[in-house]
Amino acid sequence: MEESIEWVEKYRPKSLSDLVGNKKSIVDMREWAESWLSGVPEKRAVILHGPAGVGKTSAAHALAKDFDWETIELNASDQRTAGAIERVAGSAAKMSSLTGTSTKRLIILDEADNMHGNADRGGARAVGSIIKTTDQPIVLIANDLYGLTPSIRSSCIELKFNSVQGRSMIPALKKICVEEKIMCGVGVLEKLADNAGGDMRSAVKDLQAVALGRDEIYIEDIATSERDTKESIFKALGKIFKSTDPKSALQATYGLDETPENLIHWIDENLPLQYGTQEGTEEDLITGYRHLSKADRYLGRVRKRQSYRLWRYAGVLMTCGTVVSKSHVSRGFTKYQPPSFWRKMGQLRSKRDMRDNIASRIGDHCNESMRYSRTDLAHLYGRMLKDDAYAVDVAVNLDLNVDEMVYLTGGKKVTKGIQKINDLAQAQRSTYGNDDAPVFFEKKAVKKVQDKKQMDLNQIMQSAASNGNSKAEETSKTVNSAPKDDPKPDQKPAAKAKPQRTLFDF
Ligand SMILES: Nc1ncnc2c1ncn2[C@@H]1O[C@H](COP(=O)(O)OP(=O)(O)OP(=O)(O)O)[C@@H](O)[C@H]1O
Repeated sequence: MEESIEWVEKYRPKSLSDLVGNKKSIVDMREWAESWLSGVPEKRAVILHGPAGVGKTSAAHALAKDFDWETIELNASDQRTAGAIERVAGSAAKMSSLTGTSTKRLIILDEADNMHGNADRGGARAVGSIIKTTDQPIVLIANDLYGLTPSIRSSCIELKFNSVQGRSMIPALKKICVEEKIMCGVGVLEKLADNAGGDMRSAVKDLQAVALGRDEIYIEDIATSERDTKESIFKALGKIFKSTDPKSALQATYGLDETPENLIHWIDENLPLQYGTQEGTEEDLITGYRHLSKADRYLGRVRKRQSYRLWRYAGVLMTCGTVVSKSHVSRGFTKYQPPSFWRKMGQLRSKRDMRDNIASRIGDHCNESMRYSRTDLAHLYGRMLKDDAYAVDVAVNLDLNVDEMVYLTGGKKVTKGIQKINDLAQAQRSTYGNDDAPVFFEKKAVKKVQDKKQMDLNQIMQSAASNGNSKAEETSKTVNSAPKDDPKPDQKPAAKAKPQRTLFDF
């Protein structure tokens, strides 16, 4: 029974001091946690980011244990819609602890870089606002830091977890062997650490696999179990692009955790890198893509007929076809890239989600359809956002965050101006509260009438009527700039007063 327990769980670090590697990030993380002991720190959340299996999740839980904090974890398998996050993390972030003591509650959000798409719609936004208001510490865990929105990143401390060095893994692996009463031959642990490529989880898993049913392990045992370990996609790509043996390339893909639907994107991305350089010929590239297009046809049939048996033909065409397309073998190192198509799709999807999200809020605000808001109104709001007179009102009424303001104004990154609007909007929200925000333009319109510096629509129309056929727009400007009928002599000269703009100035 004992054998069935996963060693990665059994030997998960219980304290920050049990973690190997990444000393600097662990010290910084502990310092951040200590800053919570004397109140709410400026940065209420940290992002632990880095490759898989290096101890990010373990560090978050170990921190909670070291500080005797409760934990609440939301991982990607949970439905991370805005509502769910606010329900779970939002209330956790505000409530006192379960036990009623003043113990903190550490909110752990795993795979935080994976919050776009339908399931997580609005999730990133909810996380952004919880981070700003929480009075409980939050740890976000991500493989790809750039999968998080700039506004989330700017409100967190970023702590990078690097791959664990082989020599740092060895003492931890040795400790496990002692606990499990396993005798290791010379070089066994070094080889396991080396094979893991910086991934401590893999090292522990490989050790368990090789030690299964034995109490002694030797270097030869690793060579056999190594064959059983999963091929990484990069090793498989190396076999496809650099070997001349179609069978071994095909076998390398069997151990992958990728479907042919994904594998074809990997090959498509890297084919020009390998065959399109000066080492390959144009002919190699053309033949390679010819085989890929045939493979793609089979994938289309799989989708259409839901006949997954056809995957094998697609797999053979894309791997063996690529192998046989090369006219000579390139020996140099090639840095393979993940499919840029996925990144673009992810960016497009999150942009589309943001666009629709904003359009629906504009629609609510104007009582218009989402479609009309998206096509005809969004750009007007964008223009108002660029105007100091309206920017804060727009941001408050549409409840915009900095990323949405960047999108609406057509910018590329968060500028100082947008940051300022955001700060003023935040201040206004905290004054009025979320449900009690001032009605759009109402405050300004009333103020303007009181100041007699601006005419409302009726006045403009009346004035236009009395002046014959002159344009209402011109009238508005004339009246704004020359308050001749101002009766108060002690008032400052009208010329010095900055004329306020109306909607008609656009
Ligand atoms: N730095 C480390 N020190 C000791 N053990 C580690 C370390 N990193 C990983 N492990 C082992 O690997 C297992 C998985 O680690 P963990 O889940 O913390 O990795 P992760 O970085 O969060 O990975 P992922 O990004 O895939 O979630 C742990 O239970 C532990 O057994």
